[in-house]
Amino acid sequence: MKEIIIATKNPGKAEEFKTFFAKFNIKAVSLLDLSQSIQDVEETGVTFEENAALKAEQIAKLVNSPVLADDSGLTIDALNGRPGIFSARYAGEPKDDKANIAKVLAELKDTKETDRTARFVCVLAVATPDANTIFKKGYCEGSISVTSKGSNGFGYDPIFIPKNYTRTMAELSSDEKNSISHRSNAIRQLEDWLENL
Ligand SMILES: O=c1[nH]c(=O)c2ncn([C@@H]3O[C@H](COP(=O)(O)OP(=O)(O)OP(=O)(O)O)[C@@H](O)[C@H]3O)c2[nH]1
Ligand SMILES: [Mg+2]
Repeated sequence: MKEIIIATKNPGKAEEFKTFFAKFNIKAVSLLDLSQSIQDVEETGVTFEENAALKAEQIAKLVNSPVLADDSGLTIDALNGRPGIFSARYAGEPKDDKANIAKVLAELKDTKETDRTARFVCVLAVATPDANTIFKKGYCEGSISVTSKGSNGFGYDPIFIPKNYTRTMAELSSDEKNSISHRSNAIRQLEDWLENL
């Protein structure tokens, strides 16, 4: 079976990539699966693209094979696009999904339902030892709920209601999330590349 390394230490993302890539008969190996411990890549970029490239290219150099990285986040219109590239650590170190959710809900407490529009963004970067890095970007439109609901998924899923849904992303099954998510929209654009891996 073909393999690709995913430059992530996020178990929620890793699980989603394993499910997507199984459909292409490709084994997705995350940094959590490797026996060697890999230092965190510093995400010093100012865009999703820059951070995705940093992760993919630094890990590709280490392993000398194609590496895919995902830099993603939530952009909320009423917060001028925050948390954006700072989504993972919005409430500070160490990374804490519950604290991030509490911070967002507190910041939106006076924002009415129609003004709570938001979208998830996912930028994928594929770095190969002998070619330029390629990028694909996917979105998922929606809005921020008033309370946190559901236990599937990760991150901000319990407060994100996808457009045309009444449930939060964390109340959807993983198949439902994977059919509409920002990550799946970006991965679909990689299909040709995956078929030739
Ligand atoms: O509810 C969510 N459903 C999703 O599908 C999703 N995708 C991204 N996010 C948020 O954005 C951060 C990414 O930041 P990020 O790209 O730097 O990843 P990370 O630091 O978690 O892991 P790594 O891949 O860098 O190792 C994550 O931690 C989450 O807070 C999501 N939240
Ligand atoms: Mg990160």
